Formats: sequence, C-alpha cells, structure tokens
Amino acid sequence: MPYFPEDFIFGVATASYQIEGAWNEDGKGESIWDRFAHTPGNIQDGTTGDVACDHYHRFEEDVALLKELGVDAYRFSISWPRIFPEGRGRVNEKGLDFYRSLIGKLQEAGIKPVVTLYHWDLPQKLQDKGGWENQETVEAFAEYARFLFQSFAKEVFLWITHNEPWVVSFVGHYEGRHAPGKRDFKSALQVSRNLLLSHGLAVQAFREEKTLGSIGITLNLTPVHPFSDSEEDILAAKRCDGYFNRWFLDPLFKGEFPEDMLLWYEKKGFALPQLSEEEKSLIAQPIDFLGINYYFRRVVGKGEGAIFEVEFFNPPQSEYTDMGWEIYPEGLYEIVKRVSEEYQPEDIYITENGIALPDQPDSKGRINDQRRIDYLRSHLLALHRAVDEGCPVSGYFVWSLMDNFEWGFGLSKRFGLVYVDYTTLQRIKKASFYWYQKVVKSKRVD
Ligand SMILES: OC[C@@H]1[C@@H](O)[C@H](O)[C@@H](O)c2nc(CNc3ccccc3)cn21
Repeated sequence: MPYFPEDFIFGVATASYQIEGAWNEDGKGESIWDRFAHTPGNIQDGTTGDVACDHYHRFEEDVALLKELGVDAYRFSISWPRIFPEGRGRVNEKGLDFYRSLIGKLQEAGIKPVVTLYHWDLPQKLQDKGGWENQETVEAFAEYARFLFQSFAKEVFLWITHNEPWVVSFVGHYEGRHAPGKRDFKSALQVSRNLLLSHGLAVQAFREEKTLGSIGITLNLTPVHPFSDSEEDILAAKRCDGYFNRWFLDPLFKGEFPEDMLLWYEKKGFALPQLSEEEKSLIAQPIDFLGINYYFRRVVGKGEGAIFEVEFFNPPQSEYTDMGWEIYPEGLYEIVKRVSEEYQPEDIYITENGIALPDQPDSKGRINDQRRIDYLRSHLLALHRAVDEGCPVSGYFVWSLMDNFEWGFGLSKRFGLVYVDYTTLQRIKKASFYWYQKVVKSKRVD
C-alpha cells in the first residue's frame, strides 16, 4: 500500500477567471478573458466567466470545503486586473482586500496558500498596447509581482510566476483558441520570450524583497511518443518534444532555447526570439521548485502539418476523457523521471492533474464519479513510483477543487471534486471528494 512521505503536500488547484465571477465588480478592470468570452463565437457553449462559480462572493463557503477536504495547501491565482485595473499604476484596494480576506481564511483553516501570479487573465488595457508582445507588459508584470511580494511578504507558501507559458504563447497567439485569439507564430515566439523575461524579473524581485516562501514556475509537460520506430516518426516526436516541452525547460534550466528548434524555425522562415547573455542569465536564475501540470501524453508521427510536419494519433486501445485526452498515468512517472534526470530541479510540485467527466447528480442528488477516483488513483500510484525512485517531488494538486469555467469550452467541462450547479451555484461534494479526503488524511493511496 503506497504511502507518501509524512510531509508530502496534498492540495487542490483553481484559477481566478475560472471560479471568481464578479468580472466588473469592486473596481476590477477588464481582462483579456472577459473580452474574449464576451466576443461571440469564442466559447463553445456561449457562456462566460462573468459569474462562473461566484467564488468572489462565496469564498468563505469554499474555504470551509477546503477545510473539510483536509488539504495541506490550496493553489489559486490572483487576478491582475483586480489589483491593477489598468495593468499598472492605480491600485484597486477592494481587489487587494479580497485576497487578504481569502488568505486570512486559509490561514485560519490551517491551509497553506499557493499563489499563481498569472493564470492567463491579462489586464485588457495592456493588451490594447500589444500585450505580451510588448516590453511594457514585461515591466508591468515585474511591478505587479513585486507589489504582491510586498503585500503578502510572509503569508504565502509557494509563489508561481506563470501558469503554462506554452499555452499563453501558442494556444493564445498561434492556435488562437485562447485569449487574445491571435494566429501568428512569430507573435507566439516573441510572447514566449517575453513571458520568460517577466518570470526572471519576478524571481529577481522576490529575492530582493526577501519574501518568505518559495518561488517557481508551472509548465504543462507531456511525454511525446513516436507512433512507430521509423526514423521519420522518431524525428517528428523529437520536434514535438522541443515544441511542447524543451522550448521552456531549456531556457529556464540551461539558459538557452533548444538549438534544434531554433534551426527548425529559422528553416521555416520565422524571425527568432533574441536573448542577450544577461537576459539568458536572468531567465535561468535558480528557482526553488518546478511546477508540472500533467494530464496526458502525445503520440505523433511524420505528417504534413504546416510548421512541424507531424500527425497526432489516438491509440485505439486507450481510454479518453471528456476533453478527448488519452488517460495515460505512466506519463506522469515518465515526465517526472525525465525532468529530474535531465534538468535537476531543486524541487517539483505536480501543480495540476485531473480529469473532465460528464458528471451529473443521480436521483438522490449524488455524483458517483468513480472514473475520476480511478484516474487520480492511477496517477498517484505512478507519481509514487517516481518519488520512491528518489525524484524530488514534494506535493500534488488535483485540478480542480470545483467544476469551473473551462476556457474555450465554457462551463460544459467538469473537473471538480465538487460539483457546481450553475443555476443555483450550489456546491455538491462528489464521491471523489470523499476518496481524496481519505488520501490526504492517510497520505496513502489504496
Ligand atoms: O483543462 C484543464 C486545466 C485548465 O482548467 C487549467 O486552467 C490549465 O492550467 C490547464 N492546463 C492543462 C493542460 N494543458 C493544456 C493543453 C492544451 C490546451 C490547454 C491546456 C489543463 N488545464
């Protein structure tokens, strides 16, 4: 029966735009996700984050759920435009008060706050001036980060500068499925450079402010397997590994963008993001932990795809989630082992892992999400193998505490341990809530 270490941190995760609602209340400025969701055609089910889970008004009830769940830590993000409505300059005191109250309630409940500085909700005023393509946003992020380090100098356990810079760069600026909805690969490359620089400036500010706690960044990492052992499929998998994983891992831990990807992009005619030696050192300065979001692997082969010449495969013998993602628990073991051996992070937290299911209450109002229990169990067992083999993993966060606004899919995808009835905003604990409650209490997966 695998036991995790006594001091292993079990938690759950959420993000501001996905749960808070109150999109324009108490002085909050517009974010790019307010604008994107208000633009017809962008959200599959036509919903928005205007209300979402109404966490802004129900946070005390939600902290009580966290206390009942018994988690050691709670990962949430701060909405930048709730603090700086224009992105920089004027502070919105009511916004700051909300997070002061939330963190205070968490401390009362004995739960460690884990804060993500940026989980995609950029102030629209900064986007109006170019957003992450613009150096001004890099500077504004550093000011925003420093202000929060000063405001919560002693209360936060982990600080995460960015959530998934790959998604912000390539889903938001190349695929166009996320805000701001650009479809320009050159912009995506420039955004990835600027996100990394902003991360470096924030880490520098954290050290200068002598803030308590630890600081790191969260990457979504996916093992990439070749569809066959042909040379061209192996090369396709290597290109995808570079695109999805090494593009951010290498600058953060080796101080350089991966050479093979730079050559590939140059061959495809894209202007390459430039980094001076000083900027490389800023980005690769030591961090206290790496956050890994793991959900699925990718299986690829040589294809005709525009930039990468790859084709994606869905192994028919596998099970898939409501997002269409393959269920592949071994991938969590693989990615933790690979990152530990190749990049030697000081520490690792699995900052997200979870499954979307078409959860519905039964005739008695209960939600028996056994498939979510099976998913979480299998991934925790895979993680335990990596921990047992000496990988430096100190914690694991389920995505998510409660059902919430799933970006381009709106409210139609449910990841929560707690069900949210969006007509009444009632919270209903699922079977997985009680299963995870036992895991957290016993530190054991059975
Ligand atoms: O989709 C579930 C969660 C999402 O709700 C979180 O806000 C976000 O941090 C998150 N990242 C992934 C994995 N990465 C990903 C890959 C392709 C598109 C979007 C996200 C899943 N999730």
